[in-house]
Amino acid sequence: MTTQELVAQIQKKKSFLCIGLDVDLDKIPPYLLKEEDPIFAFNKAIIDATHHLCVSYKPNIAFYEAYGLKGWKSLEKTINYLNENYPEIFTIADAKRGDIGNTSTMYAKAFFKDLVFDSVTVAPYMGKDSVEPFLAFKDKHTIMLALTSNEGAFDFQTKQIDDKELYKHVLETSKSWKNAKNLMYVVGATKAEYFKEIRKIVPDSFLLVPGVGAQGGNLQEVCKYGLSKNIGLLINSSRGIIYASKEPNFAEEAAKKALELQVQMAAVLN
Ligand SMILES: O=C(O)c1cc(=O)[nH]c(=O)n1[C@@H]1O[C@H](COP(=O)(O)O)[C@@H](O)[C@H]1O
Repeated sequence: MTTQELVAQIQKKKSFLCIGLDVDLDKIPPYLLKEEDPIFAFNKAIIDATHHLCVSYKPNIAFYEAYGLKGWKSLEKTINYLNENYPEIFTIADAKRGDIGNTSTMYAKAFFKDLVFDSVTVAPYMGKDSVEPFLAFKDKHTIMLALTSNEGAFDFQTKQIDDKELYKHVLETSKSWKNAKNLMYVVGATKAEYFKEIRKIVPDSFLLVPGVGAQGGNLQEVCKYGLSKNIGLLINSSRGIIYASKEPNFAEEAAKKALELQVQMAAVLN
C-alpha cells in the first residue's frame, strides 16, 4: 500500500487508529478456547466488528510465536483474512527485527512475501545495512523504533551523543538511507512532549504511536504536536480495545472502545 492510499483511507474513515492484535489466550473469552483456532476466531470477530473504525491492524508477532507452529498458523490466517476481506487496511507486522544484511533480507521476505504485510517494525541498533534490505521492497514500509513508549527508552535513546540525543541521530541519519521514503518511525504516546522536536527532524514522516490506553498515553497531547500536513500519525491501542470484555459480546465491546478513540480522531481532523 502506498502512503497516499493510507492517507486517503484516514480521510475517508476520519480515523488514524491502529488496533493491536496482541492475543493472549489467558485474556480472551474462555468459551473461544473450544474453537479449533481460538486466536483466529478472536481476531476475526474483532476485525469484523472494528474495521470501519480503524485504518490499520498491528499483530505483535510475539503473541503468535509464543504458541509455536499453531501461533504462526493463526497469524497467517489473520493476515490472509485481512488481505482478502479488507484490502484497504494497512497491516503492520510488529516484529522489531534487524540483523546483518543478508539476514534482514530473509526477515523482509518473511513479512512482505510469505506473510503479505504492508509494513514491519525494525530496531535501528545495527544501522544502515540492517535496515536497507527492508527498504528495498517497493510499496512496503519499514517502521523503525525512534523513541519508544517504555521507561527503558531513557536508558539509551535519550542519551546525549555529540550534543544530541541518540533518538535524534536515528531520525536524522536514516533520512539519507536508500529508499528512505519507505521509512516510518515509532514514537511512544507516553512521550508526547518530544513530538515537537521530532517533527522538526521528520516533518512529513508517518509516526506509529503506541501507548494510548493501557500505557496511559494521551491522544490529544500527541496530536497537538504530532500531526503533519498529511496527518502523519497512526495511533495504536491493543489491550485497551481488544480486551474490553470476556463475554460473548466482546467484539461489540471492543468496537465501543475503538469508537471512543475514532470520535476523538474525527474531531481532531475537523
Ligand atoms: O513497536 C511497537 O508497536 C511498540 C513500540 C513501543 O515503543 N511501545 C509499544 O508498546 N509497542 C507495542 O505496541 C503495543 C502496545 O500495546 P498496549 O499497551 O496493549 O496498547 C504492543 O504490541 C507493544 O509491543
